[in-house]
Amino acid sequence: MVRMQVNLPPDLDPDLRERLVAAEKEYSQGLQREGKIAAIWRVSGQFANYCLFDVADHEELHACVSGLPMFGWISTQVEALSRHPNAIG
Ligand SMILES: O=C(O)C[C@H]1C=CC(=O)O1
Repeated sequence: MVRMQVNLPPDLDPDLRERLVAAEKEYSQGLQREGKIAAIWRVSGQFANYCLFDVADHEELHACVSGLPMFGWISTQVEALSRHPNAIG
C-alpha cells in the first residue's frame, strides 16, 4: 500500500500541469488494466492518494512508482501488507 502526496508547485506552468495530469492518468490506468494497481483512492480534501499495488516484489513496486510522470513531485510512504490469517475473502 502506497500513500502518495503530490506536491506540484503552485506556480507550475498551467500547460505543463495539464500535461502531467493527463500523462499520470494514462500511466495509472495502464497499471490498473494490467492489475498492478489493484485499487486507488483519493484522500479526501488533499492532492494525495492511496494505491494498493499487486506486484511481485519491491523492485517491481519501485519500477511502477518511479515511472509515474509526477514522480519527481510525489512523496511516498510504503506499507508492506500481507494476507491476514483471519481473512475470509
Ligand atoms: O492524482 C494523483 O493522486 C496522482 C496520481 C498517482 C497515481 C494516479 O493515478 O494519480
